[in-house]
Amino acid sequence: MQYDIIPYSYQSSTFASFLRLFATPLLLHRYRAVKLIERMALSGACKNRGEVRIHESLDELSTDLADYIAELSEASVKERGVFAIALSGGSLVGLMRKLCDAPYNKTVDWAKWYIFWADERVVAKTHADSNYKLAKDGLLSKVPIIPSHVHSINDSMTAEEAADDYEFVIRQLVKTRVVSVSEISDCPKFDLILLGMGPDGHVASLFPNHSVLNERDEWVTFITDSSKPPPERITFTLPVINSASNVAVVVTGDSKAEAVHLAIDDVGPDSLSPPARMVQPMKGKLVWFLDKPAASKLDRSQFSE
Ligand SMILES: O=C(O)[C@H](O)[C@@H](O)[C@H](O)[C@H](O)COP(=O)(O)O
Repeated sequence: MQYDIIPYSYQSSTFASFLRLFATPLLLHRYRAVKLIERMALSGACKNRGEVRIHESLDELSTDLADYIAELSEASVKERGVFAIALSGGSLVGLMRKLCDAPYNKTVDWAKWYIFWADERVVAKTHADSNYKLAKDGLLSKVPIIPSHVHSINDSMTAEEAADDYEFVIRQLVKTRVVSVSEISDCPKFDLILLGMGPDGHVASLFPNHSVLNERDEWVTFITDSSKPPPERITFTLPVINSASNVAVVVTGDSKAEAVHLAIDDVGPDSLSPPARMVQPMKGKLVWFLDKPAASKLDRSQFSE
């Protein structure tokens, strides 16, 4: 695929130097993203399945994801003075890596970010399986986020205690409006919840056929029998995920193509319904970030461009 070239006719003035140094990288970022993504909105019966963005490569997906997060951060800081974002584990954090580079490392208002986890493995924060450690090593230690704004779970508790404690922490931050509250559920309304998806269609630690999918009262719950190791995890419940202002599901690789198809396409009542299909923000916006292999089984006839 060819890129069009942005004209450089201003190359010799001082103003030109400014543009070259600061504005051009930003423009090119946005331009590339817009140029290379097939943006499609779902139409018809599956209207609430969200916006689907299919990318040519992981590099382009990462650029678009960084742009998307930076834009939501800017809008939220403008509106509320803060940005409350919840992360997941897995490949997601690696795909967010461009946020550590120019222009985002300088343009994003990191001091206004408050970090949470949509799910966490109940292991020590120093353990290789910890989602906190993954995010700290891959993102949080590389940008100027205020350490007291990072809300990870208490890793010295049992899964059940850690889930209760994490919900308590979130309740305090809802009271002080660091996290806003949904007008239609009594749930927290995160500015953005970022999810990955497994080949079985799980999101956060909400696994297929698990009773946690029916949890309606708790904001944060726990499991001790995860089919993906490690077994003990805490997780946001579906009502919390579906109360967010924005939810993004980031999925790559052909091992997930079938689950993507079952989660997004209009497959009919007799087909399997993976947990990812239950991600349907009540008032918020849902965006799928896919690469071509993950999107390979989607039924394109259901999209309106
Ligand atoms: O802690 C976890 O295991 C997760 O939060 C989980 O929901 C993850 O996001 C998916 O399993 C996708 O993981 P991959 O992107 O690595 O396949």
